[in-house]
Amino acid sequence: MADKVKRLQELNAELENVFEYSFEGILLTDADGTIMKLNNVSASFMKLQKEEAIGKNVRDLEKKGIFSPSAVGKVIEYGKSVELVQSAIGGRYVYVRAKPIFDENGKINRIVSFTRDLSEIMLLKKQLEEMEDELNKYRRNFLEPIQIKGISSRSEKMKETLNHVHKLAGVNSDVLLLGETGVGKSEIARVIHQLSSRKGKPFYMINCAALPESLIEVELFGYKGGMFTGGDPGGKKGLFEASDGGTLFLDEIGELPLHLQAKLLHVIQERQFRPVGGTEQLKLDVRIITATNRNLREMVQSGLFREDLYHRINIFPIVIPALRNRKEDILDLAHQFLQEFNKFYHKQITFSPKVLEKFLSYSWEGNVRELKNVIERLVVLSDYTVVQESDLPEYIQEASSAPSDLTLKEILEEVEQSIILKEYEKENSSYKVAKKLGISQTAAARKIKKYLE
Ligand SMILES: Nc1ncnc2c1ncn2[C@@H]1O[C@H](COP(=O)(O)OP(=O)(O)OP(=O)(O)O)[C@@H](O)[C@H]1O
Repeated sequence: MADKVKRLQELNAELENVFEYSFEGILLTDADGTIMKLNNVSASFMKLQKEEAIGKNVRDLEKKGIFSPSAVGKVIEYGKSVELVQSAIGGRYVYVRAKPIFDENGKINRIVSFTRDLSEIMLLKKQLEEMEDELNKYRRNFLEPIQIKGISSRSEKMKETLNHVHKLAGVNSDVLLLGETGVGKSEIARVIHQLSSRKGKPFYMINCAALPESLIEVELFGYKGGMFTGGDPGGKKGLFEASDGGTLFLDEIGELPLHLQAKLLHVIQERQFRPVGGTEQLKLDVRIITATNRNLREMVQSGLFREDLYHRINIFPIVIPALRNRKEDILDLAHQFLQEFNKFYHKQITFSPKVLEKFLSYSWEGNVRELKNVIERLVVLSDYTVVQESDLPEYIQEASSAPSDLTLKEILEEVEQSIILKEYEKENSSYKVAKKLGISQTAAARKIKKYLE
């Protein structure tokens, strides 16, 4: 008998331990909802000591705002198990499952309830929703085109370029435009002029590769009367003088002969120049935009471009990305040119989906200019309304059908990368990033590592 009692006592102690070590709050009441037993977790949800809670009725506690609604109360009301989310004192949310225990006559004898903290899950959910909102915002910005003076783009790279354009246009500094042939450097130069305070003033451009050396000098600086037999006896204004108050765009600056580079440096530094054959210096108020598709640094190294001029014009460089690196823009540009040429040639041409696919996979070494020219040719030469793949030039038909390099997954990854790195730059701690973005520290650390590499 003594053994039995001892074993029962041991068993009881073990059950007490299980009761106490549970992660869930456990609460036992009688059939009226009066608390008979509870563990510390359950008491802590009510912000009460265990001893204070024992003997209290759940309905009274509900009235005092300790929790609401009472799951035990609902079990008494409905006579069966209930599961519900309860708001507990201190702004917490808890998930409660309460079960009736029946006696041999089928009447409720006890009610046991199990409670789990939901606040953390709710908090994570809230953070996730906020992050989702943020992601959607980035996704929208990412995919939606921005438009500046007739140039629009959906590409992140090009949007960055256009942002620089916008910022630099407002200040009066000279600008160097860098990018492959046909990317739109002249277009950007025009935009800079139009966005600047000089917009009502002259805008001239000259292609330094298109004219022989002697002519460029005259074109740029003009000449004094009587300088050239057959020349205008009154002399001729150069482009610098003609652009006074406005903007002069010097395209293909890398092709400017060395002795004219020296003259240009003088103009840029002193803001004055001397016409060919002239003796006096004329003052100038001209914004100078230069552009090149050459690698000027290499040209400096091989002695083809003056280093001092290079440093002087390279203060505000703007890089315009190649079309193959902003494939998101190809279809919009194709559509824009198609409309323009349809209107111009009185046609109603459209493109088959296969044609558009080829546009996306082709590498467009000649960039926007090449795309524009191809579309003009297709509009002019097409006999049918819908242009088919076979109507395309062979070199475009042969382009490998690799899909556009921006899949949804990549877009999302880019968005995630920008958010993660931005937060990491601010917080400099994977713990803080994790907390801010509502993800686990392990996930944050893994992503930071992935995107930093
Ligand atoms: N974003 C754009 N939207 C519409 N048309 C564009 C755009 N970018 C370029 N183009 C058109 O593409 C053609 C080539 O552009 P542009 O002459 O500006 O290129 P570029 O970089 O100056 O070329 P190059 O290096 O040969 O001087 C032009 O007909 C221009 O109107």
